[in-house]
Amino acid sequence: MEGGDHLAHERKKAQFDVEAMKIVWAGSRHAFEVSDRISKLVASDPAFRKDNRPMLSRKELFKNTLRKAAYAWKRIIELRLSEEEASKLRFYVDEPAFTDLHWGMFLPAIKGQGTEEQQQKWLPLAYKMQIIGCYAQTELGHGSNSSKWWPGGLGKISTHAVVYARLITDGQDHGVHGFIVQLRSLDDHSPLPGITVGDIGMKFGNGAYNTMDNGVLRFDHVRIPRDQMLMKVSQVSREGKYSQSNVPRQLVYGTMVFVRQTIVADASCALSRAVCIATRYSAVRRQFGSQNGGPETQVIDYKTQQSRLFPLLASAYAFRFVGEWLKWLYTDVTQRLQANDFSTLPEAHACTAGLKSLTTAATADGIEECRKLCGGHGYLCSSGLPELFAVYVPACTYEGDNTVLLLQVARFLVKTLSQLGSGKQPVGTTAYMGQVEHLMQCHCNVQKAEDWLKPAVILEAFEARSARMSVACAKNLSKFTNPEEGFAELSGDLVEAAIAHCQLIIVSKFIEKLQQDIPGKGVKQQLGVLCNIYALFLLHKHQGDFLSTGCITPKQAYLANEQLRALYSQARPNAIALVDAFNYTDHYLGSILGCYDGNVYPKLYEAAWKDPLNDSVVPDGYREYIWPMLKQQLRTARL
Ligand SMILES: CC/C=C\C/C=C\C/C=C\C/C=C\C/C=C\CCCC(=O)SCCNC(=O)CCNC(=O)[C@H](O)C(C)(C)COP(=O)(O)OP(=O)(O)OC[C@H]1O[C@@H](n2cnc3c(N)ncnc32)[C@H](O)[C@@H]1OP(=O)(O)O
Ligand SMILES: Cc1cc2nc3c(=O)[nH]c(=O)nc-3n(C[C@H](O)[C@H](O)[C@H](O)COP(=O)(O)OP(=O)(O)OC[C@H]3O[C@@H](n4cnc5c(N)ncnc54)[C@H](O)[C@@H]3O)c2cc1C
Repeated sequence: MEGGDHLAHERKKAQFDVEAMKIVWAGSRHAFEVSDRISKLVASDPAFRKDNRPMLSRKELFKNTLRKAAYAWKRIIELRLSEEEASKLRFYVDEPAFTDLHWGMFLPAIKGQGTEEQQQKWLPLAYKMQIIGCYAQTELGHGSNSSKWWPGGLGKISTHAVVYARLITDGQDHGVHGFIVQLRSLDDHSPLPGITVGDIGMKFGNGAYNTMDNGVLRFDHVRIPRDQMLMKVSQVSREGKYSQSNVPRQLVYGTMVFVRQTIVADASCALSRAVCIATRYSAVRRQFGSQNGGPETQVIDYKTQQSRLFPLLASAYAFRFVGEWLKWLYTDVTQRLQANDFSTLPEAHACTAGLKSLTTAATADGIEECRKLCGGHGYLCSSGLPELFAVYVPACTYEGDNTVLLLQVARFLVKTLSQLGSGKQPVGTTAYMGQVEHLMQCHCNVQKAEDWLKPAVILEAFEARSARMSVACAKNLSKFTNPEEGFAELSGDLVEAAIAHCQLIIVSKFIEKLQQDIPGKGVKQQLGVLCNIYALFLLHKHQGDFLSTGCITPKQAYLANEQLRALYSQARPNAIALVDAFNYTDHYLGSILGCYDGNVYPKLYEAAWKDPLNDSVVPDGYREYIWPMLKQQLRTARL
């Protein structure tokens, strides 16, 4: 079949209103309209072409990124785009660039940690891109005193950085503080005296994150004017006297809370993109299983394919909704901080750290699983999956290594439990710890597979598992005389307890989402199926935890799996429509396997001939290397 919609028969199977689901996925009608308009704007502009990225050398690639970033900025100004529209435009351009760090970290750091005066001075310059900034925290070695190493945008482009360094006054070390430092001349871009700066070199994957100039930075007797220390949290007077505002010191780390929250939202984008590709291709691909000369089976109909693919589809939706909630939590904590209420900061830190860890790990693994779900063709760059994986996988490391972040969550959980004794009632995501006595001895009520569809049953099982794992850690910790030693010794168990807690958050936020009014024929019902798939898939995957803590019986674990299989069958006819609801353009997907019309094979065939290797029938190097070898073989054969 040439042309046309090869997935039309699949789209007809949908049992829900796809247009209504698009609004749910986007978050609101307004968000949908902005996203739809801007994604089409980018897709229709040849200046944003990206299919040639894997072929470019590092220098060509980088220059191309600078061209796109400058052109994007020009369009933002010409079209008078709002901040929301401009950030969507950068998102759909889909190329990591120095601008991510400028808008995503440099500006937020000044907003969060600068005084009113500092904000008035620096923000207008940054908003107009009259200065370009990055966020320089990580060191080559350890200790905030060697060389900065990794900051994106630092290597070649940033004129300024927020640098995190130890503040020492009168010989006293006051710990790490943020400073705005000019790095390069605003006239000729050369580094200022005493500053050594450059790119740290090629990274994983061809193209991929190499559009970013992650950099190295050294200072040699560089003087930073006193008023360029970010002074909202603590100050140094003209006389060199150090003082602290009446706010927690942890606010110095506030930019990370903000960025981790955006990374969770971004995880649902990256995972949904991979899932969209793998789902469409799984419906196009036929392999074996034909009977009586009929067509072969669509690989999406294999139960094994469904059991690998549908939990990822469900995870994409789950991460979307938890990301939405996390955005609310971040807005709420920000408003409270402005009113000098710091009570929810530890929870916001634990939630952003833990959810960043869980969602990025699952997304990175999920993208790779989608590549495998696409068989051999998934390994072609034209599938879009290798580049997506290479760009995405550092999310497990940047903005805090995922294990280090889970240990932060574990500390928060242990602290929450230890405060129960003093009568402090836990709130928010740890409110269930207030029922710890019940959760330690409750019995799961599931008798038949359908019982697993009850939200209260699922929630109690996840709460009991999380509470029991945290309590076990706390009990074991209490056996150590030195708590830090105990924490280090038990860190493996603590990480698992933190994972259980974060999975509970994601499951509970999905369930809460379903309690809202969701318009559109069949939309809520499909989301219910996905929510149950997500929860029961986790339960099946981690059944060791649920069984060993006595939260469920082996029979109940078996019933959960039985229910999961039934849910896969319910999701099957809706699969294509559920990925259509992401509303991704073919440009954004960047994948022949995932193209909307499903016309995969002619496009793959055509793309192959565009590879530079096929520019000539006989390749460069043939005369030099192959021809002499063939001649040699001929002589040997005659001998
Ligand atoms: C490809 C991307 C495409 C699109 C993205 C689009 C939009 C995104 C927007 C912007 C992003 C742009 C691009 C993203 C790409 C890359 C960006 C990468 C940037 C970086 O990586 S920056 C470097 C980040 N570094 C880390 O995260 C280090 C991890 N380590 C920590 O977080 C540590 O905790 C620490 C170094 C901050 C502190 O260590 P410490 O030993 O001094 O302190 P403790 O850990 O003991 O903690 C003491 C105390 O403080 C509490 N705490 C810790 N952190 C925080 C926090 N962030 N907020 C609040 N509170 C915090 C902790 O709980 C302890 O409390 P307690 O009560 O005393 O127990
Ligand atoms: C693509 C990319 C972009 C980046 N962009 C920026 C940027 O813009 N600005 C910036 O400042 N930084 C940036 N970074 C740096 C990033 O934030 C750090 O790499 C990250 O925080 C991890 O720190 P690390 O590299 O020192 O890892 P390490 O801390 O050295 O981790 C190495 C291993 O040790 C383990 N480990 C470390 N500490 C502990 C512990 N306490 N307990 C148990 N295990 C532990 C980790 O789990 C990991 O397995 C970027 C990194 C990458 C890859």
